[in-house]
Amino acid sequence: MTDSLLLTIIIVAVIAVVAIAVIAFVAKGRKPKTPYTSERDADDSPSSAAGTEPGETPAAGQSPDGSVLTEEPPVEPAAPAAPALDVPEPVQGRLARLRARLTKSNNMFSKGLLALLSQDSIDEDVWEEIEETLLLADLGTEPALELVDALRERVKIEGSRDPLKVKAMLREELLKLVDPTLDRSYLPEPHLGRPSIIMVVGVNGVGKTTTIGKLARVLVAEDKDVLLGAADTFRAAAAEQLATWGDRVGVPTVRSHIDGADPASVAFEAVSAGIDQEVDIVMIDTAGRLQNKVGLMDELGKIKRVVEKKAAIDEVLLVLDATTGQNGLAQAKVFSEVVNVSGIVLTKLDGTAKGGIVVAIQRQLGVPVKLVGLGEGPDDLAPFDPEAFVDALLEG
Ligand SMILES: Nc1nc2c(ncn2[C@@H]2O[C@H](COP(=O)(O)OP(=O)(O)OP(=O)(O)O)[C@@H](O)[C@H]2O)c(=O)[nH]1
Repeated sequence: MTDSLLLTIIIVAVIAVVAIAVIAFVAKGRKPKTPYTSERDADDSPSSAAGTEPGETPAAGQSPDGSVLTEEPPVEPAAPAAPALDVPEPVQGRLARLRARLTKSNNMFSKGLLALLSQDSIDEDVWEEIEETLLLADLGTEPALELVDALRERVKIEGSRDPLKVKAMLREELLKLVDPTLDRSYLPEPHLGRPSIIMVVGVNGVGKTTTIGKLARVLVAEDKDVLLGAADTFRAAAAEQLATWGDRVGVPTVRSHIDGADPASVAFEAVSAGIDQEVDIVMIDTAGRLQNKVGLMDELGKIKRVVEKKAAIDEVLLVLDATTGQNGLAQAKVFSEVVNVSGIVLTKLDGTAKGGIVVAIQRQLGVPVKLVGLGEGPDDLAPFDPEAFVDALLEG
């Protein structure tokens, strides 16, 4: 063997040894990481694993069974998700949708009336009974007499044999009393550069806060940007209750955290915020303590004066509880002497057989019923529709 051949063999042998060593080293480096495993009995459930109580979140860097995870970065706790907003029901046709509530509570009124009117011959006693039925439904004396007179005339000419005709006759005459010609718009005309202002008044207990909450939803469903002003600072929980209603539909509430704060100042702040935030409508809640008329006049008068430094009030809605009957009428009178009431919201019509109160209130105040409350649900407030209302009374 020549020297050069020997040298070549030695070089090849060295290269081969080095190559084997490099491959072995690389192969070792590529060895997969030991995966996180937790040895667990077959009947172990994750929730009963040591270190975490059922429903408890494992600590960052800790596995559900309590062992420490060293190879995963600690997980940042997720930011709490913003609560999903309610989507209020569409406003169109709400009264028709809720009419079963009215029909149920006024069933006896319409059944009794139709039975009396459908007799072959209607004598004086029957006419008196008809009048009594109307009075019991809180229609009011004057409208009840008007209706009886109108029906007498028509029965004389058209007869009372055909029940369908009698029903149609009663529907027409009731509709006249409810008066479909009144302007019942509850959405104020928009203004350039400032929001419309709705002030809501009414005695505590009539469902005022609930109504403002429901009305905020109605306005949101009508695509309006709304802001609430909690100027009922008399009852501590009222502002909280109002803000909760607003939160559900993304409507902000301006309020004071001081009990008994000046209502006019809260109302002023609300209107200022409404202007700054360029909302469409600011709705102001007020307290309605009726301890005396002078006190009420002072408070509501001051709110009005202070608010109007910023923007004129477009609408004053008076909330009345339909179940209080004549008492509600007395309240309505006091408020209408103190502020310029432009519309009535009649609550709890689902719980009374006195649907006639709609007519009585409109007559006494000369102000239209614009919205009615027909239940405790968030969307149980409906724009008042005379035809749907009369149809509901006569249904069933
Ligand atoms: N059945 C029925 N209940 C209603 C209606 N509107 C309101 N209510 C209920 O009436 C009760 C009183 O409502 P609130 O809004 O707290 O009344 P309020 O006392 O006038 O509110 P404040 O003025 O803040 O004191 C609540 O249980 C409401 O759910 C309605 O149209 N129908």
